[in-house]
Amino acid sequence: MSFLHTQESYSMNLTTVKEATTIILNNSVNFGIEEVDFINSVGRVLKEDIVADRDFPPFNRVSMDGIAIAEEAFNKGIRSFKIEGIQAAGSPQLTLKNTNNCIEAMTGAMLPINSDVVIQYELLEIKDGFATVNLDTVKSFQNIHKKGLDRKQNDVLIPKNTLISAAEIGVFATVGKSKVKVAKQPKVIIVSTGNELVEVSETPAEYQIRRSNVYTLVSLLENLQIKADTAHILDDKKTLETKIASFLNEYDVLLFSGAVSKGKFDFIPEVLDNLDVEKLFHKVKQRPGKPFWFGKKTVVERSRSAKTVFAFPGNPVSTFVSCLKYFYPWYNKSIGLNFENKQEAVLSEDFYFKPNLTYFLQVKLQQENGKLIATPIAGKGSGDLTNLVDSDAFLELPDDNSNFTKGQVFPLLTFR
Ligand SMILES: Nc1nc2c(c(=O)[nH]1)N[C@H]1C(S)=C(S)[C@@H](COP(=O)(O)OP(=O)(O)OC[C@H]3O[C@@H](n4cnc5c(N)ncnc54)[C@H](O)[C@@H]3O)O[C@H]1N2
Ligand code: MOO
Ligand SMILES: [Mg+2]
Repeated sequence: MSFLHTQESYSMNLTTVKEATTIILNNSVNFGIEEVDFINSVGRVLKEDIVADRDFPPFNRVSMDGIAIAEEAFNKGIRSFKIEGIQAAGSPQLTLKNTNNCIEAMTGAMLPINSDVVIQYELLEIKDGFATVNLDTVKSFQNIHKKGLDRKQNDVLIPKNTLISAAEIGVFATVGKSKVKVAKQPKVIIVSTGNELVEVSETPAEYQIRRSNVYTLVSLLENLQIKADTAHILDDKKTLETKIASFLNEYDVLLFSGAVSKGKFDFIPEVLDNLDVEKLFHKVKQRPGKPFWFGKKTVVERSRSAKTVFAFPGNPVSTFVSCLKYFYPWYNKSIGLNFENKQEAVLSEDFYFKPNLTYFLQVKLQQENGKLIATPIAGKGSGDLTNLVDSDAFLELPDDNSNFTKGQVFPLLTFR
């Protein structure tokens, strides 16, 4: 019997990208809710409905500087109105005592009682205490933003599970929400492994390189407002076991980079198994990132939920794309954001990729006639991290085809 596997039979054992995604999304974790100052909530997910504390606008609001009159007086033929007073923004509401007269009224002010039309200064002549207009008609409530026109008191202005942007901050402020409930962030640690890795500030020996993946991951998580801790562990099984055991106690999520493939020092799957972390899959039908390992440890004690482990392959592009493809949606689902990546782009040239794997093709993006065009960026494989600098995104080419043609549209994972 031959022990050589063909490409076909080998890729049969792999979890497909679709299956991997489903498993990951089915294992999202609720991290609970916390309250933060509204001004620090951009990028977080809202966990309460924000309701209108009053009507919007809260009163009939003048929207042009001018005079407030009674429409009835105008319709009677009056064109010259005696000025009774001035209604400023920020002052209590005045009353038009004689409805044949007018009150000067400023933008943002309450509309005076007994008036229902505002005529702007540009259409008036003011002389000797009278405002004179030369108009044939006026419309009821012209230049008045009516009370409750935008929203009514107790209307839901922002539903829960909304991703907070500057637009929401203005609404929190206007309804007086100085604190808001948001999805709590998981405690995350990003761990690199490998004897070949040295710190950024160090000068590597000939056989070493600097530790870069951890910092890429830190930045990718900062995009999600997650502040992750980091650690490095040498390729020693005992040390790995001790340290990872303590990380499993302390953190909700562990992200690894490296040591998940077939090497003599790729200890991560074995160590995780020894620590009772359940493997949900290992090896995905994709390139880069094939040796990706994903699992969880269910915690029974108290109210604590499962610990989730993403062990990304060590090659820098593998780690990068796997974080975008798997960690991002898992996290969005966990915090209750119903976010589906619907971004797509058009392939700018024919592309050939033989293996039976989903291929995450590095591309440069460009807008053309309202369409996003993706041009392949040739690289030297998943170890070539310098190449990412020339790219904007990955185009996801499905595993059931090898010939991809110019003009075809594919899903996109952007990072800029
Ligand atoms: N016999 C086989 N060998 C390999 C296979 C395979 O299927 N059979 N798969 C290859 C693929 S694909 C990948 S991807 C890598 C994955 O390797 P590991 O996850 O085991 O990662 P390491 O062996 O630790 O390192 C791989 C590579 O990446 C560099 N690395 C690791 N961590 C970092 C970091 N934090 N910053 C920068 N660079 C890092 C490391 O130095 C290695 O060069 O396995 C293939 N082999
Ligand atoms: O999956 Mo590996 O990432 O091809 O190099
Ligand atoms: Mg390895």
